[in-house]
Amino acid sequence: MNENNEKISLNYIFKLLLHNRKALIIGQILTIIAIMVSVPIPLLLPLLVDEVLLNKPDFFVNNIDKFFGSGNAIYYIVIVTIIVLFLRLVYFIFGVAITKIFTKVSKYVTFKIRERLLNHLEHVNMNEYESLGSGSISANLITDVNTLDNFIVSIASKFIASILTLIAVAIVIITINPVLGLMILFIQPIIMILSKKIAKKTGVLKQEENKAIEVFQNNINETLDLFGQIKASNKEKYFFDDSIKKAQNIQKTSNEFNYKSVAYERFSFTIFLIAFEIFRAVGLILVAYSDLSIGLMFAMFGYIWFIMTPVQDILTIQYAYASASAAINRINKILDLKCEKNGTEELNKSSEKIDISIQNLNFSYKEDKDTLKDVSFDIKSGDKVAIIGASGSGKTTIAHLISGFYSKNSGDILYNNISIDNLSRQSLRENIFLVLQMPILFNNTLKFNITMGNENISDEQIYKALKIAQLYDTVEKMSDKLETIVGKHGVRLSGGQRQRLSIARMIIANPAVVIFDESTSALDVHTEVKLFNDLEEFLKEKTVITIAHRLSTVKNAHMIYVLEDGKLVQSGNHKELEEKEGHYLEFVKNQLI
Ligand SMILES: Nc1ncnc2c1ncn2[C@@H]1O[C@H](COP(=O)(O)OP(=O)(O)OP(=O)(O)O)[C@@H](O)[C@H]1O
Repeated sequence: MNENNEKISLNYIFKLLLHNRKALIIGQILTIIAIMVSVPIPLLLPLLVDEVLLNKPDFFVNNIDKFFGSGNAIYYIVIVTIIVLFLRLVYFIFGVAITKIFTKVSKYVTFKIRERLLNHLEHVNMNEYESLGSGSISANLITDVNTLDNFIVSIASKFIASILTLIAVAIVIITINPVLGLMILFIQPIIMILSKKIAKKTGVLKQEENKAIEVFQNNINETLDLFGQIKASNKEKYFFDDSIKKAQNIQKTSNEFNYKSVAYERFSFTIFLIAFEIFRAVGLILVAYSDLSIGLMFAMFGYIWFIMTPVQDILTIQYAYASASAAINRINKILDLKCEKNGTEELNKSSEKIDISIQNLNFSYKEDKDTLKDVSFDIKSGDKVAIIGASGSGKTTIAHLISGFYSKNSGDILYNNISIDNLSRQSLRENIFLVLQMPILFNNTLKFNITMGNENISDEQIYKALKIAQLYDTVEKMSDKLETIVGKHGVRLSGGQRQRLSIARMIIANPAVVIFDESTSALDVHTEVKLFNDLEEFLKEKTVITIAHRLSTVKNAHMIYVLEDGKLVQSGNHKELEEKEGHYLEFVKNQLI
């Protein structure tokens, strides 16, 4: 199987099922045995009506007499009851074994599908990822894969079993009485299709209820997540009134679903009972006017109940198939997301000398708007450069492109003359570290967030990094020190602490190129100056790209690049740029004001 290109399809699922060929065959053999054990059950006790109660000894009484000796009515009834109970017990044991086998197979298939999606997601490029968004991707991975799981269980365990059961029952009841047998076999499924159609109406109502719940859930999640901000902007009433409206919608849709679903269910059951009464009447007529015995008539009634399950299962598979097809389409949207280019060439980390050359770089997040337009500049190894420009001019975008998060539209970025397209992502990320303005942390310990789970890093190294990042005293004061849990997204830390933690993470990663994207914006000037002083030695040999709004942060850069509306409009050092009319001078003047 070509794991790289093949989309999820019924064929793909089938191939995965075949990985467990042996289990499937054993499962189907056990299913056939279970059917053979269960099909005679409705026949056994009713036959005693004829043979024992109506005194017409036949197969059972004759054989019991032959093997165990004769007795009274209780004697025969007890023996046949024991046989029935035994058969039911065997059927139960086989049922458990079959469920175990097929569940294992289907869980294997769903795991493989999830694994395939996750393996793909791992390499998806950022622009593509953002086109779907985390909400819909997680829904695909959880709900849609579960829908497939239901379908796979049904198809693997119930489809063949139901068809075989129906064939076996059809043979038995047509043999007993062709007229009543055929009547049951035709009318019963029609009734069940009818009730399924009614159930579908309930399904629509259920979907409306689910939608209302989902809308409420998203709304309340956001309201609670932004609780502080809502209070700060004095908008509690607006947001909570909105949530109440959404809760009211749940009340309305739930009410509709609950009472109508019960009504529809009772209606379907009534139709079934009506048909059952008609079968009973026909059965009585056949007993009166044909050779159908009373016992066999009871057996036929038993089979009416008996075939409900397989008919129902076949109809359910039909609906499960419709849901599974829709789920497959949605899941394939993940596989449609393009992967980032991953070349094979490596940068030599030990050399720690990386020249970067940005050549005629063009990039757009959306097709209709160019975010970077023909940007070119070179950064030599060890250079300290700054990028400035108005908000939205494209500074962060360049940082993301240099770090390989997004894929360029055209132009090139060369690292030691290797094009980004030919460079392995791992090598790129090992060498280039982007320190973000708003680092989002894992809800784990400080230590985990600094080392990113690398257990080879000693506490001593971490404390050293924390000292440079001006975070040592803060961590020392925490009761759990490095084991302190930072909360979801790092909420238990201040913005400045999160930024410094991200810098400590960078120090531990020890890359050749560091990009600071407003990475110290939340720090007071005093701490920022101290931080950069302490970082000086660490950054000495490294290439440093700083994106900042503060003059003090960019002033000492060897080279300053000024961006405006995605274009590079000025470049030079502070002294050169300060003497020219232009954006940089404006920037300096604004800072002075
Ligand atoms: N993920 C994204 N999807 C779509 N558009 C984006 C995305 N990120 C940024 N943009 C748009 O791209 C343009 C450049 O944004 P960018 O973040 O690079 O600017 P910036 O110069 O870093 O701004 P700031 O100084 O405010 O951080 C903006 O118009 C922004 O709206």
